[in-house]
Amino acid sequence: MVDELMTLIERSFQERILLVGVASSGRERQVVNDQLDELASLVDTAGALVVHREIQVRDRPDPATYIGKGKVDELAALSESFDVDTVVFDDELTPGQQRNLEKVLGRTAIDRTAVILDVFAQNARSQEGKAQVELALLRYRLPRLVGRRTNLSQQVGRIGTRGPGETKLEEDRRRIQERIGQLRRELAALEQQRRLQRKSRLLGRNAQVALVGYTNVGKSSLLNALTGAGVLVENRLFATLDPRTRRLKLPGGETILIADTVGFIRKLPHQLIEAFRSTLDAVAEADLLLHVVDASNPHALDQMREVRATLAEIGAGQVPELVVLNKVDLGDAIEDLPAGVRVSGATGEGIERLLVAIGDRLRALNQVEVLRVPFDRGDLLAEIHREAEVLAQEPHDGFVEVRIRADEAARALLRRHLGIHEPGEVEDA
Ligand SMILES: Nc1nc2c(ncn2[C@@H]2O[C@H](COP(=O)(O)OP(=O)(O)OP(=O)(O)O)[C@@H](O)[C@H]2O)c(=O)[nH]1
Ligand SMILES: [Mg+2]
Repeated sequence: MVDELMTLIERSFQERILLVGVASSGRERQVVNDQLDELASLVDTAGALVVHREIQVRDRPDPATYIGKGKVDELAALSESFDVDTVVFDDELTPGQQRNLEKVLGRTAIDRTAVILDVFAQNARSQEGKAQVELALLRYRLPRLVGRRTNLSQQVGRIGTRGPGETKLEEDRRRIQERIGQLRRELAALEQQRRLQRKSRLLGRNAQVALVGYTNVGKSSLLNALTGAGVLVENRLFATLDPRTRRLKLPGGETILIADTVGFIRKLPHQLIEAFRSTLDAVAEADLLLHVVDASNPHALDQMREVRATLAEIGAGQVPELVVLNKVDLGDAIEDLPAGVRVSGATGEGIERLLVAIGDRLRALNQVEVLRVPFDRGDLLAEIHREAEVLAQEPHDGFVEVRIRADEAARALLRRHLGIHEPGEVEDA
């Protein structure tokens, strides 16, 4: 696709950036200031330079300009004196707010979503990662096409393909919509492939474990420490956009599949969540999540909350979770960290313990149990086949003995339906 559409922050020179946040009360100012720190690191990752930041205290956003009219004028003056190229707002701007702001400010106004999309666009490497990011970007672009100063068809270099009676804007919209359709088809085909691969893995019955967590907490480092995978580790946000899955042998002898994932962040743009759906589905289908937390980060608890909110949004809220407190070599930043396995991906401390803990959790999740189903309960037998993996089935006098493997929730459900109150004969999977 056209570079101009894939880039929201200029790379040909270092853009000078003014950050703007809104606090709903004076008390909230510090929280917003911390959020601007994170926005600043996103802008830095995008290669631009933050020259100033402003926080307005205001109980609700102005529908026309997001911040108050007087404040916009003030920002325009500040932008002049700091020689600012782009003003970045910490919250999502509507297309209308963005246009109004740009008019008064006389320069580009973008939001946090745009910066995240931009960073993703720069980091995507694989075919699927690139297609996902492009789709997210175009969806963000489409409602904001009006009033763009640049001429898309000149960029594309295909002037003259405009349909009869079609305006410039209509033509741009049509092209983007066509491209969106094409990308969706491409991604659907890739997803189909992925699903087949996943199915064959499931048939192999290796447990699936996914590393999840806030961006930059050390997920990829842990994948390396656990498996010696040698995947990309960088002290930057969203280093991983093309997650890898590795095979790993646990101390108990069982083999599992462990997957790295894209890092989460506060206000992860919904366009990205949609576009990365197929990648994130693997998280929702995992048997166990390793929720990696940067124990040295003073905002670790907020980050955990954001991660859990995003997990719920992608349908992974119910997947069992093992908390992994990483970067313990740097010391704990706060006292009230939750319980978890303490490790360091950097020094290797605690990695053996983590391997043991993963095995323990998986065994607790997936146990083999023997159930006795009366002959006249064919409905229950069918349910057992739906809910659990049936290892063996043997008819006896008046009942069928079924050996199943399932997680605790499924086994409890089946016991309830069978009118059994105590777990039957249970053994490790
Ligand atoms: N001191 C210390 N640094 C670590 C540890 N684990 C990771 N890091 C550093 O933290 C930074 C981020 O590590 P990554 O493994 O890339 O983090 P990630 O969670 O995969 O990040 P994204 O893919 O960008 O979301 C790198 O600079 C790592 O070297 C650790 O245990 N201790
Ligand atoms: Mg990573």
